[in-house]
Amino acid sequence: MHATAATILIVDDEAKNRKLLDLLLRPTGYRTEYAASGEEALAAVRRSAPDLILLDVMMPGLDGYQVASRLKSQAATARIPIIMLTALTERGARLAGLDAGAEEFLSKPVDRAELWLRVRNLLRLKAYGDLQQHSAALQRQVSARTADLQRFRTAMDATADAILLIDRASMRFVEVNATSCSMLGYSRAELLAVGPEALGGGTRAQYEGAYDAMIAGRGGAELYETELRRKDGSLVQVEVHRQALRSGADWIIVGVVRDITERKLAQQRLHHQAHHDALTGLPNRTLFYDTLKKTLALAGEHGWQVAVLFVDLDHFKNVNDTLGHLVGDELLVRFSERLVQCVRLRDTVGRLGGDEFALILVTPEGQQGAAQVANKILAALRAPFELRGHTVNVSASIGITIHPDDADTPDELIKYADTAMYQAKHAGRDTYRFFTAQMNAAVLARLELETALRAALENGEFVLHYQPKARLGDGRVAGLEALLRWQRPGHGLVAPGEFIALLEETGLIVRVGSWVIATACRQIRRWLDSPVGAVALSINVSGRQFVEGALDAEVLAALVENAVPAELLELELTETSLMANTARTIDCLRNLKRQHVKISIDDFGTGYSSLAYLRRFPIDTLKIDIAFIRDVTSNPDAAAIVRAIISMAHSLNLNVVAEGVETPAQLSYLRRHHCDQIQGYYFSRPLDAERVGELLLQGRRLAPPEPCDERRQTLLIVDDDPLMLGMLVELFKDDGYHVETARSGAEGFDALARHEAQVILCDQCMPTLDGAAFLDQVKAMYPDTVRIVLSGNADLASMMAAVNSGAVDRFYTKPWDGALLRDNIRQAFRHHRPPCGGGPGPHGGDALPEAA
Ligand SMILES: Nc1nc2c(ncn2[C@@H]2O[C@@H]3COP(=O)(O)O[C@H]4[C@@H](O)[C@H](n5cnc6c(=O)[nH]c(N)nc65)O[C@@H]4COP(=O)(O)O[C@H]3[C@H]2O)c(=O)[nH]1
Repeated sequence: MHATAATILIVDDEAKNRKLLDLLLRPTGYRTEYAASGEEALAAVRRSAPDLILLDVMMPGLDGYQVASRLKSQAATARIPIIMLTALTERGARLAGLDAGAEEFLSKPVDRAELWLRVRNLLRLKAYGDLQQHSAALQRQVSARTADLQRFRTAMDATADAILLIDRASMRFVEVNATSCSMLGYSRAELLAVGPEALGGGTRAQYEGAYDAMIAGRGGAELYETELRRKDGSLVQVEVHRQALRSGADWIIVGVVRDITERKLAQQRLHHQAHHDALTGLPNRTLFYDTLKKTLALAGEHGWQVAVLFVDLDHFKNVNDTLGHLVGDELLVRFSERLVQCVRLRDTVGRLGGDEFALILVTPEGQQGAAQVANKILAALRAPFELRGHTVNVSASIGITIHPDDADTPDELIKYADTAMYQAKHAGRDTYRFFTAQMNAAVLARLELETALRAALENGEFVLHYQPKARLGDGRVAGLEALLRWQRPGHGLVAPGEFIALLEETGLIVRVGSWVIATACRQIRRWLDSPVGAVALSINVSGRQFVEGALDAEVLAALVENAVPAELLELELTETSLMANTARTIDCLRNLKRQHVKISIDDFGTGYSSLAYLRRFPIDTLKIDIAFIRDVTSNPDAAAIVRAIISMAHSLNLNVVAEGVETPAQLSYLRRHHCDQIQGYYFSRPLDAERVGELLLQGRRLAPPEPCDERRQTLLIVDDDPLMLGMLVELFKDDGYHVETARSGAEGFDALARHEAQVILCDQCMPTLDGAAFLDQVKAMYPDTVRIVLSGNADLASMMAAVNSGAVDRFYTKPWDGALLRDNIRQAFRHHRPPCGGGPGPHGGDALPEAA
């Protein structure tokens, strides 16, 4: 087969020689081809390489040597054996042939047997050489393939993704990389012994179906996320990409699996961050709304009641402002922890922002269940918080709405709960309120009021009224306070109590405040240009004007514009607005003060300012809050506060104004305790500009105090029974006392404020305030008085208690002996130590005579 397949190229320029050689070779079965020259020989070899060449040496053109050397010089033809045919016998010719690369020589004429032998041997040798070459090439191929495979393996093993090859026919893994093993916790051998159903959630049939669909090009090749089960049973989150590849007659499914645990965790973290409050870790507004929406949907299906509680910390801003944001933040965290402890696991607590928290309670008990939780929250706040070395006490105000009674949507439920929370604040804080339809009406009314207020400024509906302040020294008007009024169409004149808070909340107060400053300065100018002359005027300014406007610049500009001397203008600020924005406020006030504008603190006593704190502000005047003045003659605490404020203000060289003085008793009390000025209905209500101008022109002033006769002995008799009162006045008419009478404790206090009584005789049995209780308060306010009670026998026990507490110095049981009573009152006056000195007091002198 080999012999028949071999092709021999005969190269000779002589046709007869070619023929002869062909004839000689024919019996061997070799195929023969011919070339008549060296050039033809080279072309023939190029066309199809022969297995052997018989090459004549002597040829015109390229001779045999040249042909041989060209063929041997090229790799593709170098291995073709060449037998040179030459008539030349000399050695030099042979050597030249060998040099050119010929393997053998045959001398012409050619011997047939020798030709066959040489041809056969050379062909065998070539075949052997070809085989060697072939196997070397094969070897090279195999090592190259092995190296490729090794590289592929290494690359597969080096990838961070797991790569698994599944044979569709056997449904077994046929190749897996190192990552597959580490990701799934199997050895390579273990993995190669199982199929995909060992890792995934599907059955073998399901996988087969999926693979067949992929093979048929019906999808399944897209990226998808799933979980694979590790050998130890744990799950790993993965992203899988699959592809079907043909391998001969079979199909291989290549799965590239990426561990996405980290990515999933990062996604979860991001999701958590987007839905939770960073400070407290509670659900934020978005998640809270979402949860509420889902809860309402479930509630609808099951007929549940859902309560929404809106919880707001009381005075949280004060904590932030005075103790700093770090303490404020910590308070919010601790507070949220207490909130969470007040609810069940299934309830939701969220932070809606700032100090606003909200709860979702699924409660079969409706209102009752919600109230229980609200009470629990309020109780949980009773214990103080220990925050960075500070002990902080806080309370909360809570508003509650119930679904389905109050509303059906999250928006409405939260809005209404917010409204109810504000009601809780108005009710004094530290309490809760359920939402009611009336509250909704109030919210609507508020909206309406806000719209009307916005228009009021544009429509020029605001006016200023002016209330005089009178000096207690000479009774003259010391100045006026400008008070805002709103001439609301259809509503008459509206007092600021009804709209100032809303102006503050909406920020409108800044623009209205500017209007007040401008109007007040214009009015001072008008009075300056009129017979009224110079009038000191104070205006109220809101804290927001300090923060949001350039208050100092604005005030100074208005003064300049109207050519008003700065000392005629005074700004009144509340303690709270001072406390809120200290640095900015101090700057602004100092600026104004440098220009001689006066500064007054309004509603003093209601805030938290300490003496040290006040000294930081350039203040001229303190105005004592109306609430203390209202009770100053009857409530020992209010009286003590008023006296303390007056003495503190004087020690700081500040002027003191008492606000809301309505009665002569209040006036006398304040006068007696050296208050500087009073403002109140007693002297004048706030009046419009024209009427107050008239009052000023008339030179109206306070009546001077009654001259005080220090030696006068005043007896105050208090009895609700006019008959008895008359009898007692009659009894003492000849004893030379100045007798004051009162029909109740309240009247008694008034009388004591107006007149300095040394001895008080009081009936025990009076409605509202009995004698002992009245005298107990009198003792606190006027400790130097001698206090005597007329009582019935039945009151003995309470009388003894009153005597023991020091409220009552003496008591007489009815009916009394008139002469003895007169005698005892006389002695009481003798025992009283007058405030201006002299005479022994009731506790230092002789004991009073025994009671009858
Ligand atoms: N019961 C009683 N009340 C008396 C008596 N004497 C005066 N008043 C009232 O007490 C309030 C004193 O003003 P305020 O403490 O500055 O309290 C003011 C002030 O805080 C605020 N306000 C008034 N006008 C302005 C303003 O132009 N700007 C700002 N920001 N607030 C203003 O509204 C509050 C209330 O103002 P008004 O309703 O005018 O109420 C005035 C006045 O009419 C009295 O003898 N008895």
